Amino acid sequence: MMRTILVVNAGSSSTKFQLFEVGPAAALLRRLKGRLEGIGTEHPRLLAWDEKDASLADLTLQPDQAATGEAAQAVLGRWLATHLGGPPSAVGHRIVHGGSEFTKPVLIDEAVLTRLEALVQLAPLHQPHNLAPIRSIRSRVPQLPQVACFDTAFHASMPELARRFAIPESLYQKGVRRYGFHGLSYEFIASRLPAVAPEIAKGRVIVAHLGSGASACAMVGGRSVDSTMGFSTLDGLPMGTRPGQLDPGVVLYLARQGMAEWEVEHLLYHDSGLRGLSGLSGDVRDLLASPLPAAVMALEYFAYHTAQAFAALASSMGRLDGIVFTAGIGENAAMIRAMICQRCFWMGVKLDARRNVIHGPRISAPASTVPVYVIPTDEEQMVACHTLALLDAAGAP
Ligand SMILES: Nc1ncnc2c1ncn2[C@@H]1O[C@H](COP(=O)(O)OP(=O)(O)O)[C@@H](O)[C@H]1O
Ligand SMILES: CC(=O)OP(=O)(O)O
Ligand SMILES: [Mg+2]
Repeated sequence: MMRTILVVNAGSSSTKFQLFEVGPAAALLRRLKGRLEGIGTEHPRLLAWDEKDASLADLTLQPDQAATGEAAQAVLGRWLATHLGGPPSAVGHRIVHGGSEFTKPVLIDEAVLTRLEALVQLAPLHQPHNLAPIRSIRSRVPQLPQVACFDTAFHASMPELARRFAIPESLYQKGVRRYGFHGLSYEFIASRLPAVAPEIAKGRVIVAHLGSGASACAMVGGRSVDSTMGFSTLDGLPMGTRPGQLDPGVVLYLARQGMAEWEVEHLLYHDSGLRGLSGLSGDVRDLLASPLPAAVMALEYFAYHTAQAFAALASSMGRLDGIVFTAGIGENAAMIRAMICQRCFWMGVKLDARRNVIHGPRISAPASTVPVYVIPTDEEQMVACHTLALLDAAGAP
């Protein structure tokens, strides 16, 4: 019997999905791929492609059809029900937060789900959207195996100094520590390095996952030793709608000014970052197309802080052997890559403008002492890979 794995990756501005058939020798053959993007914006779209990259759907949705993650997932659920050609053998999910407890993929049961629900507060923009489809699938097809794969798991290798905040030990013991996210993406990139960038695969590399949510990882020999994201998905680099690193005094000030907790949360997760700075949009495509000074400033801010973070991560590793750009902005926005790399010139980074425009894969000039690459990420494939391995280890049919 043909085995298939459906993967659901609910991000902050989009829900991505892929269907894989399990071929001979456990090969994962992609049969379908798509995304519902622009969640919470004026222009939500549902896009899907078949195994030969021929378009299966390009639907413009009404803003209220994808005003929230739940609304978007209802639309997506209906679309998938008519296009999957029957139920899959298993579903793999990208789950943003595994806390201190989940450092490996896990088969989901009621107890696991309850423990994951307890982590919602740590990732309010993601975790509820990650868990909602699991609940909904469980209620309709309870016997269907579902596997949770964690964004935090890849960073379990971070040394203690990188894991801690300078706050009392008792809080660290309670799990108030730096976790790091986008781990499935970093794990996928680590798996691609030997083929795409063999000269840096074993070295000290910064991988920059620049999407709606953005972070960078210091990777030594394919293992995470530090990341810009911390306890929640708010920390580190500026993002589409999140501020990145922010003086906690600002939060105290806002609370003292009378802002309710939910208002502060909304400000930090939805109205800050590029959207807050530009007053226009959290989407880099909109900002690149805008002549407004605030849009230009927002992009400058993004490049300034990303380059600053690269310097900090290089210092965590003691040397820099390579840089890899990935995710929506990292893979597609040549101009932003150029702005960041220009600020890293002093570290020996020199781009080849022509290669950068065609998105590489290698985009550094021969004279660059630090090779720079663009490598497309595939979180869904990583999830499918873990899901299959876990099912096979459990002896599932
Ligand atoms: N062609 C492009 N040019 C510039 N930026 C792009 C392009 N395509 C996507 N992006 C940026 O990538 C972001 C989405 O990245 P993605 O990794 O898909 O995010 P997420 O998984 O968090 O939804 C968009 O908000 C947009 O800013
Ligand atoms: C962790 C995170 O911010 O995820 P995303 O980039 O998908 O929003
Ligand atoms: Mg993402």
